[in-house]
Amino acid sequence: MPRIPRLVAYGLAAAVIAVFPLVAPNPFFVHVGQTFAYTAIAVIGLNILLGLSGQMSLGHGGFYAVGAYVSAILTTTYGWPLTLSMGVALAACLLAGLLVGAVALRTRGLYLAMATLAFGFIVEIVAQRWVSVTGGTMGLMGVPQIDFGNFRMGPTYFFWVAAGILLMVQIASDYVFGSSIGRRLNAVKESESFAATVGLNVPLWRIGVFAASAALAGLAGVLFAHQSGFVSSDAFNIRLTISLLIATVIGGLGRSAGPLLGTAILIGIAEAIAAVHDIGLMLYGGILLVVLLVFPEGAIGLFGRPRSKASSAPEAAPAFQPAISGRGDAGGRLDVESVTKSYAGVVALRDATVSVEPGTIHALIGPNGAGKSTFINVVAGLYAPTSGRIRIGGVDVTDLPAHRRARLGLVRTFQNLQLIQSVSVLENVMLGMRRRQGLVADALAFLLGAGHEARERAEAASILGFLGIGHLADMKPRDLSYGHRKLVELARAIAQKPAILLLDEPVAGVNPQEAREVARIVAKLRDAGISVLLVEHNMEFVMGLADRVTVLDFGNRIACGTPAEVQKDPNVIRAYLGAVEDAA
Ligand SMILES: Nc1ncnc2c1ncn2[C@@H]1O[C@H](COP(=O)(O)OP(=O)(O)OP(=O)(O)O)[C@@H](O)[C@H]1O
Repeated sequence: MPRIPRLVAYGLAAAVIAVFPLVAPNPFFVHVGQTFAYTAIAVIGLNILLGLSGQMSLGHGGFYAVGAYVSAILTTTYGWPLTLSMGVALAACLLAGLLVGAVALRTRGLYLAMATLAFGFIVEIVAQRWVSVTGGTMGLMGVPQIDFGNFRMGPTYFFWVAAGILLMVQIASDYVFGSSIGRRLNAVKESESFAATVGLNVPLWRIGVFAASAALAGLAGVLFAHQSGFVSSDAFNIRLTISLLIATVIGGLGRSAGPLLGTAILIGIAEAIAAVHDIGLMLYGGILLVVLLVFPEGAIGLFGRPRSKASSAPEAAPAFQPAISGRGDAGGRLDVESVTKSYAGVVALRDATVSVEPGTIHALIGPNGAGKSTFINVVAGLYAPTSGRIRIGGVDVTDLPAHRRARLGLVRTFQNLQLIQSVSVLENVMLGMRRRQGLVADALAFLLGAGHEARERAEAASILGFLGIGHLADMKPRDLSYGHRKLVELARAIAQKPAILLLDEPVAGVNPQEAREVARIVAKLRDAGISVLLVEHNMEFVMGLADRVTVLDFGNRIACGTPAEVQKDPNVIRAYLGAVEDAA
C-alpha cells in the first residue's frame, strides 16, 4: 500500500473533524466523537509512557481527576474564565506528574505500578471526602461547557475543540515516535545504564515523560469536566485507569496510531455493553486476554509494521572519517589514579593506576575475575569508586554521572551487547548522535517530510559502510549474527564521536576473520586520533594491536608496558599460568 504523505493525512483528518459534527446523523454521534477525542488524548499519554519509556502507571485516573476537578472548581466556585482554569488545571497535572514521577524514579516495574496505584487511590479518597470543595459523591454541578455561548452549536464547538486538540496531540505523538525522542525513550526502557552511556540524563527523561503523560491525562480530565457539566468522585475510580490501560494495550502498545484504534474499540465496547454495566470490567478483561493471546501487537498490528526509512547514503562510504572529540573538549587523555573499588566483602580493584595517552591503544588484560569489567564500569561512571580519582583530558570526572562523562567524549561498548531490538540497525547507530537541528526545525522537517534527520541517517549509514555492514542498515539487531551485532555496537559508539573509546571484549565470541576485521577498524580509529582502552581475553588480538598493556590480577596492577615487555614479565606469566593451572 503506498504511504500517504504525513501532511496530507493530517489535512484529511482536519477536514473530517471539520465536517463530522455538521453531517453526523444525530447529536449522539457528536457526543461519542467528543468522548473519543478526549479519551484518546489520555491513551496517547499512556502509550508514550508505557510503550516507549516502559514505565507502568496505575494512577492515570488520578491525573485525569486532578485536571477535571481543578478546572471545574476554578470555574464553578471561583468563577474563573474557562481558558484560564484549563491552563491552571494543566499546570497542576504537570506538577503532580513531576512529583509522582520523582517518587517513581526510586521504583521500577511492579513497585512503580503500586506507587502510582496509591496515588490514584489518594486522589479518589480526597475527592470523596473533601466534600466542601469537591462535592464528594454528590459532585459539582453547573461546570460550564465549552460552547462559546452558543448553546445550539455547543456540542459542535466542543467536538471541534476536543478533536482539534487530539489532532495536535497525535501529531506530537507521531513526532515523538518517529524521532530521536522516541529512540531515546526506547533506550531508557531497554537499559538505563546503556542510556546513560549514550549521554542521556535518565532520571530527567523518566520524570519528563511521566509529567508529560500526566498532563495529557489531566487534559482529558479537563475536557471531560467541561463536556459533562458535572464532576463527581464516582467518575474517577480504578475502573477509569484500567479502561485507559486496556485501550492502550488493545490498540497496540508502543505504536503511535495504536491509541486511536484502542480508544475506538474501548468506546465501541462501552456503548455496546452499557446495558450490562455491572459486568463491564469483566468483559474488558476477557477482551484484553483475547487480544494479548491472539494479537500480541494489539489491533494496530493487524495493519502490519511501518517500513523503516531506507538508509539514504551509499552502502559503503569509504570517505568516512571518524570525527574526533567532536563534542568532548576533554582531549583523548585518560588518567585513572589509585582507584580502589570494593563490593561487600570483595576488593575488585586495589589502588589501580592506568594512563591512556591520546591517540593510543591501551589494553587491559588479566585472568577471569581480575577486575577488568569493574575497571571499565568505574571509568564509565556506572560504578562509583571506593577511592581514587579519574580524569579525562586533565578534568576530574570522578563525581560526574555516566551521561556527563559520555558528553565529554568518553564512550563505551558493552561485553553483553546493548542494542535496541525494536528499531533498525541504522537507528541504533543514530542513537549515539546528537540532533543536528533544533527541536522546532526538526519537528517541521518531520511534518513536511523534507529531509527529516537526513544528515544523521547519511552519517550513520556512512559509519556502517566504514565497518563494512552498510547492507544491514534496515535490519533489526535480533536478525543479525553475533559478530555483526558487535560491529553495530561499535558503529553506535563511533557515532558518539568518542575522544576516548572503552571497548569491553570487542572480539569475544566472534570468528578469527571477524576479529582481524575488528583489529583493522580499531587501528584505523587510533590512527584517526581516538584513544582506545581495550579489555580483551584474545591475546593474539591484544598483542598485535595494543601500544601499551596493563595487566591486572586480583584487582592489583601487576605489570604495565609494551606488549613485548608484558609478555616477558614473570609476574604476568605466573598470573596466567596460575589461572591455567587452576582451570586444569
Ligand atoms: N556487582 C558485584 N558485586 C560483588 N562482587 C562483584 C560484582 N562485580 C564483580 N564482582 C567481583 O569482583 C571481582 C572482579 O570482577 P570483574 O567482573 O571486574 O572481573 P573481570 O576481570 O572483568 O572478569 P571476567 O574476565 O571474567 O569478565 C570478582 O571477584 C567478582 O566476583
